[in-house]
Amino acid sequence: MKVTVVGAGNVGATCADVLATREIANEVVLVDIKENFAKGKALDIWQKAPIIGYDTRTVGVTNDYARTAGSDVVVITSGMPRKPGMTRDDLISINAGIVKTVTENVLEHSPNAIIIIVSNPLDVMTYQAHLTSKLPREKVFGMAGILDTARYRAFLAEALNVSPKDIQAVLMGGHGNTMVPLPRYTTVGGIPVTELIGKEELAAIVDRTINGGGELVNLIGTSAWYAPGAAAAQMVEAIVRDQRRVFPVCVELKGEYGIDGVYLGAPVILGKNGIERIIELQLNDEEKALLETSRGHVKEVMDALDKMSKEQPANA
Ligand SMILES: NC(=O)C1=CN([C@@H]2O[C@H](COP(=O)(O)OP(=O)(O)OC[C@H]3O[C@@H](n4cnc5c(N)ncnc54)[C@H](O)[C@@H]3O)[C@@H](O)[C@H]2O)C=CC1
Ligand SMILES: O=C([O-])CC(=O)C(=O)O
Repeated sequence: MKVTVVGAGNVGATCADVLATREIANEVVLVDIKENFAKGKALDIWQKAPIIGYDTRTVGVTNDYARTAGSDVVVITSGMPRKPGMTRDDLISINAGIVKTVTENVLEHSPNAIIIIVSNPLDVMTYQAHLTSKLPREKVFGMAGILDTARYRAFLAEALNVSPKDIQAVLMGGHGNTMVPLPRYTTVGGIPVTELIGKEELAAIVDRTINGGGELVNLIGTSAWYAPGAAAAQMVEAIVRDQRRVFPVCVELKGEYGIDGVYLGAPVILGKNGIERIIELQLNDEEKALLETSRGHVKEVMDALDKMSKEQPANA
């Protein structure tokens, strides 16, 4: 299996490192526009192989997409991260052009690849990759839900003093302040979380999860990478090993949840064909209302992208 990761910055290099360390692919090609940057990162990861003990070959190139030819899965992390004071949506104009160009280059050499978008604003960059690639929704989707649920699970594990491995959760909606955590679908070793934690403490954890990306931006000065890189690698693993894992993934909804033509996080089964199935939860009225708010927000930003593309066809 061959996997390409575009963008050798914080998230991309971490993703490549997890893919190699866990031998998720035979070969990982790291691409960056910055001269020699990906080459250096890939070489460093390869030099770790004898120490940790793995066989995955990592190779880095400067914008040489011919070297990515025949990739089974491509992860796109290229683009600007936000700084304190910015929202993810503030990145739309710079990252839309990058995601468009990169998607074109990737497809020219790997027409059958499954594409996972990481660049922000996530839901709308996934839409951009779809507009550019014309790939069906099963083959172009975005990473956010695994990260957002991981934050939620980590906070809960800390509060309950239990292993994070035993916390199962799903959340929906856009990757931003309108995301929809679902305490009703959160369990701790099979026990509903509401039996183990008070309402107020749970509400505070939900709130911290919603603002989880911003918390790290304020602490670090740029956005997170360890958990995001690992989350993208986990999606790759589910695909290349045909694991049929159940994950929240950003996907175009086409009638599911009564929503049409909007990219939102929803639980899916991820396997060798990409999205194998979208799971429809029986949301209650309160959850439906939160999802509708999220849909409205993401649709507004998608419309902004469409408008921008008309005004600056380079982003079309
Ligand atoms: N979906 C999610 O949950 C998350 C998304 N992100 C997003 O991922 C993106 C990357 O974040 P970081 O890795 O922290 O940023 P970074 O600045 O460390 O790395 C981005 C890399 O992209 C490269 N790049 C820019 N234009 C390119 C092009 N046309 N072709 C190839 N490479 C290009 C840059 O040279 C840089 O090395 C950001 O947009 C960030 O907001 C970050 C964390 C989580
Ligand atoms: O917060 C950001 O800008 C990066 C991101 O999407 C996250 O870490 O959730």
